[in-house]
Amino acid sequence: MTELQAVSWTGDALRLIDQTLLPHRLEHLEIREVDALVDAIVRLAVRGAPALGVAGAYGVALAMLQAEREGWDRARLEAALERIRTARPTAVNLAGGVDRVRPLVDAGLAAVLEEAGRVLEEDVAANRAIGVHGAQWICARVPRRPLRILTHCNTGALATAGWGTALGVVRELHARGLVEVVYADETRPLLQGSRLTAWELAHEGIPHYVLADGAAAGTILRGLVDVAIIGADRIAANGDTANKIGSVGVALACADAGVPFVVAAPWSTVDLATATGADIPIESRAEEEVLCWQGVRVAPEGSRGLNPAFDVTPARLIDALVTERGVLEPAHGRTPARPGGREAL
Ligand SMILES: CSC[C@H]1O[C@H](OP(=O)(O)O)[C@H](O)[C@@H]1O
Repeated sequence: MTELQAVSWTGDALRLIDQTLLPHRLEHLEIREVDALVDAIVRLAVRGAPALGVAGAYGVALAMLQAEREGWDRARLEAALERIRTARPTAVNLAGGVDRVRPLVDAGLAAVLEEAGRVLEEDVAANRAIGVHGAQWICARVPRRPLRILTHCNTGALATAGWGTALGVVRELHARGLVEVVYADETRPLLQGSRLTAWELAHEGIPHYVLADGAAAGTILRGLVDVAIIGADRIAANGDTANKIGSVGVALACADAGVPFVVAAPWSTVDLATATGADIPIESRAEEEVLCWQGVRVAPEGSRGLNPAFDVTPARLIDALVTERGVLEPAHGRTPARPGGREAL
């Protein structure tokens, strides 16, 4: 499969794959205005922590061009940047991408674009390294060959600048001929798994099943899974990890079954300023996403919808945190903030 580019810069616009249309339609958005970028982020046309980081970085250039076209003063430009960085609260990469590039505004557009390009290139390189580190850790810890892997949500090229994080590890293992099957949780309510991960796996020729989120624990406890690997949206200093809703259920089943539970994410998703998972802001989304199906209400009138977009897996349930710098083992006390953890990476 030609490498997907979820986010790219055309010279004067942000080019996004509109992920709400996949898997049936592959179409792109060309975005030149802050309102349209915020809308694309909120409705998950662009999504995935690293991809959001790249979108946030190039969003600074987009806002600068709009400010020039429309004669904004600096205060209006700064307010626009704040709207981009806060469009979704949980993935630390979004704000991180804006904050990394924002200080270059006074240096001009070329400097902003150069730094945003580095954000993109660094993420692709990080994902490739994550793939290698993750494959090596799994091969050293899991004796069975080939491997049966469960994953949750979408962590592939669509969620990043390219290759993928958890799905990048799967691709690396597949390239080595070590994957028997991938179990891809559908990931309700927005179905990133059945729509996006399945689409990427199919294009890569990787055998897979889509399963209901509620089937993950039973599949693990039945002994059908050798390792579970997921991505992350924010990793706290103690290793607690926020990821798509449903992740902690997978981790609990893995702990009970003695199946390794692996988190794969670039270091840009580690937030040492957030001490523990209790401090991670969890996005709450519209209740209609759980009450309706394809715009038609399923639950009876009067029912309310509870729709947190993420949950937090405590470090004690995480066997390996794979970044481009190497592998930490939070369940064994090796976390991003521990001196040993930092030295280890
Ligand atoms: C490679 S990180 C992808 C990460 O982001 C997803 O959330 P969303 O689809 O809401 O952007 C999910 O948590 C994935 O693990």
